[in-house]
Amino acid sequence: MRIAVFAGDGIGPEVTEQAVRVLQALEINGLELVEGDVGGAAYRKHGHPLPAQTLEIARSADAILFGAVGDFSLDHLERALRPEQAVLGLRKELGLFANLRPATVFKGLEDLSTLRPEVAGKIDLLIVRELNGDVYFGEKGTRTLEDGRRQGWDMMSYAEDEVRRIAHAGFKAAQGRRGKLCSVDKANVLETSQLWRDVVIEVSAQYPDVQLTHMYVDNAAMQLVKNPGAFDVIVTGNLFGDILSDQASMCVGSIGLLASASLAETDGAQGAFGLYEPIHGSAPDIAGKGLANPMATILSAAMLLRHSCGMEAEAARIEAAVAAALADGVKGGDLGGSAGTKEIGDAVIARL
Ligand SMILES: NC(=O)C1=CN([C@@H]2O[C@H](COP(=O)(O)OP(=O)(O)OC[C@H]3O[C@@H](n4cnc5c(N)ncnc54)[C@H](O)[C@@H]3O)[C@@H](O)[C@H]2O)C=CC1
Ligand SMILES: CC(C)CC(=O)C(=O)O
Ligand SMILES: [Mg+2]
Repeated sequence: MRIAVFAGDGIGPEVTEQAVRVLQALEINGLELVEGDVGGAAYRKHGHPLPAQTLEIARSADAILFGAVGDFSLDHLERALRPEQAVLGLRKELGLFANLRPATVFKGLEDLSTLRPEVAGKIDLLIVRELNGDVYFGEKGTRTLEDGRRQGWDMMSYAEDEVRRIAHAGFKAAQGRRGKLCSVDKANVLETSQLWRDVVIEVSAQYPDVQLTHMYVDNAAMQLVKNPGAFDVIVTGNLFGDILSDQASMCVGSIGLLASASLAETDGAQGAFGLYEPIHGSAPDIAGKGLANPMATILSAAMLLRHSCGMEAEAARIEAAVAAALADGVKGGDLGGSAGTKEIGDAVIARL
């Protein structure tokens, strides 16, 4: 297995280092790690956030472990050269349309959630976020109107085949869980969302064993705080999924805990190519200080072993070690504790 490791910017290298140490501690035979430059770091070195040689490494790998990209000091660059284009480009170029973002509360963290412990304790949900379309990839621009006002626009759109494939991913995920799928949209206002809803309903005919509901995104944001235990699988578009998953992270205690898998196929086949990354960004406010919680990246490495390597036992070992470290009170500043990035990595490795 050839794993590409793209650490990126800010806390990206710090958290990725710990996830790599965890992978190495498992002593898996034939696991080869190949590093590549992405984001602001790549722009500074090669003049592009996703250089051709990095894309080449990605294409030749069986899976990608990704840290984070983003560097506010490069915000003046034209959009195509900004660090974030590395992750957007990899998702698009590699056809990684299905982003799985599980949010489950760890035992002992119920009182660290922004929710009441009895509410937080019930959270066990999966956000299935579409990753190749929506307003992120539509035509965009800025212009000056005749009256001198500047205007910016970003085109939101989904084609029916794009909705169909993510709907299938959502239904299949629900079949493997509690059999409930909530499709989140804004069909009361957006044409894109009405098409989304129509297609999800059409696809639902093939999954009579899954209970399908629909919810507007504003209500979903509210229900995620009021009654998150009612959700099993949420399927939604790129923008809504981005926002709701950051929100879900605080419902289980911290953004430093949420892992993700981005897949090009979701038929449940093991050994599928994928990109695995924490849901957070480069966190410039704490970068370089050894304060970042690496658990989200370590848990992403577990998802990598599960989905791309078919190593369920090793994935479960990592998840159990993270859970044990948390149960033993190993907490970073994001969880009100004082453990540093390496200390958390050490604690997980000690419990593998
Ligand atoms: N996939 C990616 O590479 C992503 C990149 N970004 C980029 O990251 C940069 C920073 O964006 P922000 O909006 O500040 O979001 P962010 O997720 O980087 O940080 C938000 C807040 O959460 C904290 N935080 C994040 N991860 C943490 C961790 N592991 N441990 C402890 N605290 C953590 C940060 O310190 C900050 O206060 C931007 O350039 C943005 O575009 C943002 C999200 C995803
Ligand atoms: C560059 C952004 C679209 C990344 C992000 O916020 C995410 O995927 O959660
Ligand atoms: Mg995000």
